[in-house]
Amino acid sequence: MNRLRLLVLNAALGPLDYRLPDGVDAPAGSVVIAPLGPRKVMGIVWDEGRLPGDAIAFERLRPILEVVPVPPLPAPLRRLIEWTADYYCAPLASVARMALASGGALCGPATMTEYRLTGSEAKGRLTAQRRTALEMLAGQQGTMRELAALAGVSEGVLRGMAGAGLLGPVQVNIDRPYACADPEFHQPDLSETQGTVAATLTDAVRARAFAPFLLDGVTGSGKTETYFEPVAEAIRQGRQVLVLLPEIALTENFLARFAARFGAKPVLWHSSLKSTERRRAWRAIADGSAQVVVGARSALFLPYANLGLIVVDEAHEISFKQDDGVRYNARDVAVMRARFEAIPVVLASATPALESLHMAAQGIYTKLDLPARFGGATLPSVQLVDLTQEKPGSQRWLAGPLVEALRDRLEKGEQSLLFLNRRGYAPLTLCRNCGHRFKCPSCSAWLVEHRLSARLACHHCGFETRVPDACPECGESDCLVACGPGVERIAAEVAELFPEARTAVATSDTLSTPQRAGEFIAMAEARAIDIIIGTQLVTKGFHFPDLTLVGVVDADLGLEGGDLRAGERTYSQIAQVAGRAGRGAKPGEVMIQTRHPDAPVIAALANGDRDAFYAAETQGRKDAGAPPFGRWAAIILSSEDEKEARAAAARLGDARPRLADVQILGPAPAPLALLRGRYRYRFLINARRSANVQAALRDWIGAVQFPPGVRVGVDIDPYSFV
Ligand SMILES: Nc1ncnc2c1ncn2[C@@H]1O[C@H](COP(=O)(O)OP(=O)(O)OP(=O)(O)O)[C@@H](O)[C@H]1O
Ligand SMILES: [Zn+2]
Repeated sequence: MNRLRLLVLNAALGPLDYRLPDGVDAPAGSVVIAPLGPRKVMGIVWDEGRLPGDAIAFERLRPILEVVPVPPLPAPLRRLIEWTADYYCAPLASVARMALASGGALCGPATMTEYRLTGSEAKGRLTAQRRTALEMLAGQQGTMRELAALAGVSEGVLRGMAGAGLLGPVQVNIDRPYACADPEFHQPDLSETQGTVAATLTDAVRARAFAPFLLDGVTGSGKTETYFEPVAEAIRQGRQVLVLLPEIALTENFLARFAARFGAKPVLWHSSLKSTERRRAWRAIADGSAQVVVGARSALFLPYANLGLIVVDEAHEISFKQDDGVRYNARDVAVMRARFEAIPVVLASATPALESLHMAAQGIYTKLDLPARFGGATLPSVQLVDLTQEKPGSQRWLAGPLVEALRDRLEKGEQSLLFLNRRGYAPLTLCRNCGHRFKCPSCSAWLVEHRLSARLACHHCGFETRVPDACPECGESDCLVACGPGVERIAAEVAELFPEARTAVATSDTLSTPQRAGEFIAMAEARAIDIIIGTQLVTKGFHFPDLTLVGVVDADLGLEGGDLRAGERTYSQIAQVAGRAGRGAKPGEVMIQTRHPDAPVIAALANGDRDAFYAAETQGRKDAGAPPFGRWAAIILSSEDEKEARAAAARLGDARPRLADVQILGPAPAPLALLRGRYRYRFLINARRSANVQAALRDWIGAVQFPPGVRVGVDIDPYSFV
């Protein structure tokens, strides 16, 4: 049949029917360009009968214009797109767009023109802009657009410089192949337990069937070395591997280890790739030549030609949950992709999510354990510092015992790590004179002082302003007070206590690019840092053998606000950061400062009693009908107009369905009632496991008309309750 139904990449349009011109081949999955009125749209040829809609008479169909020269999206990916859209109540087009995440890969030539300085002398006087460009572009090569961004001048200025012979073109083959990973490059000596686990996973790769694994290994047990074995097996079999990492800061670390094992770097995929790198990676993934792809969650939807294994490292990380656009959980979608691809998937963690443990307990996931650290290293000892007894003193946050322990490490020449999950210097600034508090103009949030950049910043929308000299409310000068600590303030306290110590602040502000993260790791490994002060960024994956002390500045911080996963998040964060201590020959010590030493989470951490924590947490979730025993969902309505948002929420509230197995709470103003200039109202939905929440939500929301200014977001299995 020469009739095609397209999934059009425009969320506002439904599927559309077209005619296939004679002599053109466009099997399901093909990416095509089709006419739409006077315009053109891109679409994906979908399997017959899987997209809703009535057939239009054949004579009225318009022919598609062209087939984009890329491999058709494979069937398992098409099934994944359908599943994701259905499960997360997202438009199919929005999910499909993630698969085609490189515009460049779909069009344009395989070579491109980049520019660099020719080194020839300028004739006559240089304009200021040209002079800047000459300075900024030394040693750089890129497209006009990239160079313009680098130099901070317009493309027009650069084109003028090319005309004057100052910049010259270079032809680059964008799609040059990646270096080959060699599965036998450097085989490690695995411990006996590692060997057994690796063998199970390697067998699963050979079996080529869906098999989900939970690799539950204590911090420092060598999970990475262990799962590299099934990675090697997949490479031997000529199949592709996807390794998902939660944070781009982790990748440098990971890349070095990967290269040591396989003799080449893997293919990277994350949001800060240049468009040419993105194109190159996309095409290599689609033609099967990218052997191992290491990426952030968005790598999950790429069109792998021949996937053989998926690994989700640090699978407990909440950053796998995407909280805008298509709100999906990459950990869960990874398992679904493995199912559609009929391949094994490994979720690796030292502190698995309760949901994952529950799946293992039910026998749905196979649990593989690495109960001991590699190479005889022991797990660190944990000590609580009760802040109600050991008071740090006014405007101080480090209590006596922790200060003494830091001093001791400095004297011994060992490293310490202080953990506080708060960026910046102080979370709140107020005026001593009139009480004015600095708030974000577009969010209901305080502005956080950042001394390193001398700014007040909103951590929700990115708004920034200079720290003023006087209070904008009462005009008084020298009256602003910083309240509470962030990592920068702890760093200041450390500098005062130990002026000779070499310190480094490690946050997403300071380690914002892979390069900077790489430099930090190199410094820490070279022992050029005595005390690291960091946010949750340092809880993950780092391995510094001489680090023997971890201090948790405020263990109670994450328990405030009390959302569904506060306990679990606190437990895993502190257990992970504690796991950075004593990974080498010397044993590690962890000091946890708290005002609530008896809180179950804190007590479990102190006693190293993970099982007790999970048992208590499981009971709590059961009682609350929370996941994995019940289901949660959220609806967020937002508008730039407060009244409009409130009215829309009320209207949706009036239309709520009455269902026996679904309880609907709200509407209520969201805890973050104003975010990025939009007023927000929310509903929380709690349902029995058996309930079809998605269908209920779709029917409910579908029955209500909203004004164009109102956005309706659905969050299935929400992580964020703000
Ligand atoms: N079989 C092995 N041979 C040599 N080195 C190993 C082996 N297994 C683990 N290691 C080393 O032990 C250290 C800890 O391993 P790794 O970082 O993989 O642990 P992990 O389980 O991922 O820990 P975490 O969960 O804390 O990140 C690393 O430096 C790693 O290179
Ligand atoms: Zn803001």
